[in-house]
Amino acid sequence: MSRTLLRAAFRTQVITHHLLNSRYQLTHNMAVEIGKLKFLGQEEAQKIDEELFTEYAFSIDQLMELAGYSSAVAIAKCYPLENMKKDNGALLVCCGPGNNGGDGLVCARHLKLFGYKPTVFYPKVPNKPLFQNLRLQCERMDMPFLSFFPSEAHLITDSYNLVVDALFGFSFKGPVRPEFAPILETLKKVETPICSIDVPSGWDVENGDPDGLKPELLISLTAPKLCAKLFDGKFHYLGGRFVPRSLEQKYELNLPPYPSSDCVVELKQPKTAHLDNSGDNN
Ligand SMILES: NC(=O)C1=CN([C@@H]2O[C@H](COP(=O)(O)OP(=O)(O)OC[C@H]3O[C@@H](n4cnc5c(N)ncnc54)[C@H](O)[C@@H]3O)[C@@H](O)[C@H]2O)[C@@H](O)CC1
Ligand SMILES: [K+]
Repeated sequence: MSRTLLRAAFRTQVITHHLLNSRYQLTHNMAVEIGKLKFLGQEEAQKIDEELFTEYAFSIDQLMELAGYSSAVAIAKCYPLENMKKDNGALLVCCGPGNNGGDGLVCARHLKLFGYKPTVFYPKVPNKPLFQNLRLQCERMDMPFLSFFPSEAHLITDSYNLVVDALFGFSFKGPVRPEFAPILETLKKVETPICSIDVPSGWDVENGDPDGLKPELLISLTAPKLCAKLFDGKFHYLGGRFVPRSLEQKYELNLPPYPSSDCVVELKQPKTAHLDNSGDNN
């Protein structure tokens, strides 16, 4: 092919690519009302998760890193280190046996890098390199691990400024099994604020739990789950800024625009909430 033809072919490609990218940005930057945001049922959340791995070729490590990082950033925005009174930023990060627990370990690592002092409780480590490595990373960063969970809630209240709840996420099916039941019972009595990653642990993913944990901060990942309509804590953030536009459109997620290059966005919920599956938040 002649040089002139090559040049023309290259320019045509560049123009097409610019068009593609700008179309993406235009739609992505349009303000979306929070009221239109889709709240996901359990099955839909799992389907989207699956599609991210199969159709979009992400690895679990990648998404977990972004999910855990978003959670740490939201925590740092809501609970600045300089306002923490107990032991210069002592936190307790409770990690469960699934990917929600993995998000917790990543979150703990980033919080440590931000200057907080996380202690990790990780009672059931899956026999998979991903989780073993995440645990090792925390250990190598001199993070202490609790060897048992106290049944007296005041011991936790007195020692930590914040509890990060990364026990269960969107795959939880109640009732909670006996090995984790006492942990949740104690957490319900703790008076320090609780920050739940993706789903308040122990809540039914769609119907919540009126007698369950009452987190002050909820960080929904990808999109909020149906139970988040019943969340009435102080702060609700959306994180996990990794959803490709086509996937967002397919599931009509109506995600709000993230400010600038931020990895989280605060969601302001209407005060009155009821449950339905329509994605309409009114
Ligand atoms: N697509 C996304 O949005 C992403 C989601 N991630 C995280 O992954 C989470 C979902 O992870 P998983 O599917 O591994 O599941 P979960 O971490 O929600 O929980 C599964 C684990 O909990 C146990 N479990 C379930 N019900 C129980 C009960 N009643 N009593 C005691 N144990 C119970 C299961 O045996 C399993 O070990 C999300 O909530 C989110 O935190 C991120 O890691 C990556 C990206
Ligand atoms: K959780």
